[in-house]
Amino acid sequence: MESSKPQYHAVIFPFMSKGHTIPLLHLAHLLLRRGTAVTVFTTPANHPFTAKFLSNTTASIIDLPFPENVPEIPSGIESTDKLPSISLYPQFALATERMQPDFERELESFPVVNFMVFDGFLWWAAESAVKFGIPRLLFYGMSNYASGLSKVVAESRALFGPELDDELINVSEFPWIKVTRNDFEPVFRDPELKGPHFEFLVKSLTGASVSNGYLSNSFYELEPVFVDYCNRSTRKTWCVGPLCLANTPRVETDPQKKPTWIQWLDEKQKQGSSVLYVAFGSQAEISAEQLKEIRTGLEESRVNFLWVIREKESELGDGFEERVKERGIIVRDWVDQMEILMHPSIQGFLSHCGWNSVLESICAGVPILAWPMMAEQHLNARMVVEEIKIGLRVETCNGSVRGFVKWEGLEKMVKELMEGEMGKKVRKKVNEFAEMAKKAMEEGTGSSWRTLDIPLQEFCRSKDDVNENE
Ligand SMILES: O=c1ccn([C@@H]2O[C@H](COP(=O)(O)OP(=O)(O)O[C@H]3O[C@H](CO)[C@@H](O)[C@H](O)[C@H]3O)[C@@H](O)[C@H]2O)c(=O)[nH]1
Repeated sequence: MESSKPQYHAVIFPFMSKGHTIPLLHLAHLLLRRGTAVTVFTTPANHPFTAKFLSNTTASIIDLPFPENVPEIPSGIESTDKLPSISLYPQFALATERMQPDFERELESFPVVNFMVFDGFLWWAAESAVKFGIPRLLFYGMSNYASGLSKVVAESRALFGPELDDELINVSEFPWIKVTRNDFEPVFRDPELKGPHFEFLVKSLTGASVSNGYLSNSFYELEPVFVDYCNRSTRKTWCVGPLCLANTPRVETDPQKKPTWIQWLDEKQKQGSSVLYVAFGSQAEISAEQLKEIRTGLEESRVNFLWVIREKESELGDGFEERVKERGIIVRDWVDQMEILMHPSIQGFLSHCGWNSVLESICAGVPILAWPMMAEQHLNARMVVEEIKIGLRVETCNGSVRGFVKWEGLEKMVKELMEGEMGKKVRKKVNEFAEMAKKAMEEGTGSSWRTLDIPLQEFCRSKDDVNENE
């Protein structure tokens, strides 16, 4: 429930990508419950999604026009999941800078903004906040493990040492961890230091340098060593998550109103069957060849599965859906992923390890079969499998973390996760973290709840002090 008289005003500016927007909209809910008025910035095409997420709240939403005539980006595309190719991500992100004049006009019109929470990919929003004297909290939406490791290897230039991309590299600060060059996006290991991806990386770092601290979608108990490292080595890092627990998950009791896939899961539950959930986030690109292997791997594993696929991957062909219909369902809609993961029949998650998916799986107590694809997902997969041990990893055919996955490697690990001894171990472990996650978010007492008090008090109180002294 929201507090009746908001005393403070926060501006939230999420990046136009579902994996970045969703956690910040959860944060909006949390801030509203704590008596802070919230204004969320978005763009016209992202408005409906944002408005739906914030329905029944007092949050204000302001749409800024998305830049037009961006080279290679078709008009009307305002979210990364709609890009014709994910390789256009840096161009898309760089183009957002053109929204700055409109953003500043809006900032000017506010009587007061106590603080702004901005996505690290919108560095220019932080520069605007500096101009207006608004305190700025940076939100990166990644784990402290991934941020910490990236910082250590970048600073030690560790990725330029080995000859081979799959050679194991020591991470100086964390001697028990080994990574490979392939765990990082090419931009981190490219000696050329140029191109849109590099430009985007450098610009996004400027946002970090002018921020007053980081808000992290994590909880201290999950990765204390890495949170401590980030706190020591960069700016103040406040763990305020998992943000997916900001609201009590919705449970629909009227069977008629449930989506067909939840009804299907209910049936499986009645039969006492477990189900593997398969989804690779909002933007992973999977080749037709690779899709075919997933299809065969799932079919051969004989496990029940619910597979959410994106429009571009829609054609599975070859009578597959008909053949597996007793134990497999393919969903082509936008789903409430948390609702699926929380369903009692879901006992495993074949995931690309986007950070939101990892957190949602932890909160639901569902172990992960990690299949990272891009961005920082390879580091998340290492964390899941080697550090917190809540999951297993698919086998690639050449042993490289970026290697092709043949159906046999998938089938074997799917069975291990759902039925094997290793699966049992990681299931036990993830349930321990699920309990910790719930405790962290408990109102008034949880570590994340209390941590959010710190920046709130710092920025809201200092504004009051300024006003009193005027
Ligand atoms: O049908 C769908 C599809 C997705 N989701 C949600 O969309 C979000 C997806 O986020 P995530 O799992 O993190 O995947 P990506 O969309 O791939 O996220 C991007 O952003 C993340 C956060 O920065 C990074 O960790 C990833 O590497 C990057 O690809 C999650 O909350 C899902 O629950 C749904 O609710 N329904």
